[in-house]
Amino acid sequence: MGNCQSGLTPEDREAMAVTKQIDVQLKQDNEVSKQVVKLLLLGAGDTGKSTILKQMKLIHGIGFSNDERKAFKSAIMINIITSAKTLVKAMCQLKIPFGFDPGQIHDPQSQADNAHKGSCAEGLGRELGGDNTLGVSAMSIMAATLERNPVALAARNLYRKTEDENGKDTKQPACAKVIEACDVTFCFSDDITMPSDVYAAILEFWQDPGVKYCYSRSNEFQLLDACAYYLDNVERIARPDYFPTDQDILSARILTTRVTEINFQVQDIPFKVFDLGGQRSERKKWVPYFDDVKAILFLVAISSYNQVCFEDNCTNRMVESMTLFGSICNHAAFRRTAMVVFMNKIDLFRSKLETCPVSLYFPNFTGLCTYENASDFFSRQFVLLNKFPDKKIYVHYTWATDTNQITKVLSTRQSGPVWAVVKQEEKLKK
Ligand SMILES: Nc1nc2c(ncn2[C@@H]2O[C@H](COP(=O)(O)OP(=O)(O)OP(=O)(O)O)[C@@H](O)[C@H]2O)c(=O)[nH]1
Ligand SMILES: [Mg+2]
Repeated sequence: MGNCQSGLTPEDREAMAVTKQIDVQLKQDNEVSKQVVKLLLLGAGDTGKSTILKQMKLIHGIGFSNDERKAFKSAIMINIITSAKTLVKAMCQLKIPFGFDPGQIHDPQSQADNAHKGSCAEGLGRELGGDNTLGVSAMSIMAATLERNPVALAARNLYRKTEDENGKDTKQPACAKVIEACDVTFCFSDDITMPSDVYAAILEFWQDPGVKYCYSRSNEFQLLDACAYYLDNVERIARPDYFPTDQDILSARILTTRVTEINFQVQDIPFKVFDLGGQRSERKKWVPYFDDVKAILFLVAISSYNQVCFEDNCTNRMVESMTLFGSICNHAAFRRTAMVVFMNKIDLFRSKLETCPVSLYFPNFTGLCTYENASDFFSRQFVLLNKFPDKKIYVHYTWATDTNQITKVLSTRQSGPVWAVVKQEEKLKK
């Protein structure tokens, strides 16, 4: 060896010194990258993963560039038009007449009795026959609503009086027709301003009591959660000089199809966060990201207990989340990974509980349907899925579009992913 070394030219010696230096650097980089917390945002589609990533960008000073805000402007316009069009269609599918005001139905039971009740479940299937925009379970949710809700039956009875032979409301106002005919290409133009007739139509449409009632039954069809926020703010958003605020951006629904990565530091701990698409077709892209994961932030939309999946219009969204969590939590690659569950959309959950009892969808929930009981019930269902006895699941109740609440959960050392990672590291050292 020594002989070999002595036979080296000065260039060889220099090359060896450089190689050694690179090795040292690589080793150091490796040490640093071991300390970086790689965190994956996982969960089913529409549960709020990208919203949490947006909050992380806001909270850790990354924010949004002007180009990003412009891209969100386009997405927000599409969200508004899509929401309005969905509601126009749902008025027809659920058979709710325009102008219908549930508060004006004095004796809903007798109104309902006048409707031929027998037609509910099977009749509904017949009426919807051939319309595959509604799946079997979406239909059964509709049928169940009609069975137990005399107001829904009364609306349907009134609608029948305004129907033509094609089953369409003959009293459909002009604003609904403008929305139906609206072409979304303006959302992709350079100046992206909502046409004035569309704006006026949406404003009038959203004030209709029948439309508001239809919105209250949005678990029976696929509607964006941001619908009410955007339609309430349409006057501001339709102005020619409109530029999206942080809150507008947090409310935007853009289905994730490309992985996004951000880096930031919380109290000396460097984080590298990946946001992955949660819809079924996107989940095949997850596996390549499974190496060296220190923490998983698993998002569940707790408000989705009475909704079906967008992908098949059939599977209950909460059941879908549980199945997915079971496979992630018990995956061999995540044996030692800190696991944090965000039970998200608590704002929507709270208001839903007032009208939609959990036991209708989860008969094994038998307690009083309060926020505390119901949220505790769902958390337990998730924690019980964990098959690793030495692994703790950290559960938080979140409202991802509320920056104050998320700041508290994400930035406090004694909570959120930071806490879970610290505790997991302590356990591994033992
Ligand atoms: N009201 C309310 N809306 C929320 C909350 N969290 C998310 N949203 C909204 O729910 C919609 C879906 O959120 P995303 O963050 O895009 O969902 P995602 O999990 O990234 O969905 P995929 O990309 O399809 O996997 C958006 O319109 C959000 O603004 C919440 O806590 N409350
Ligand atoms: Mg997303």
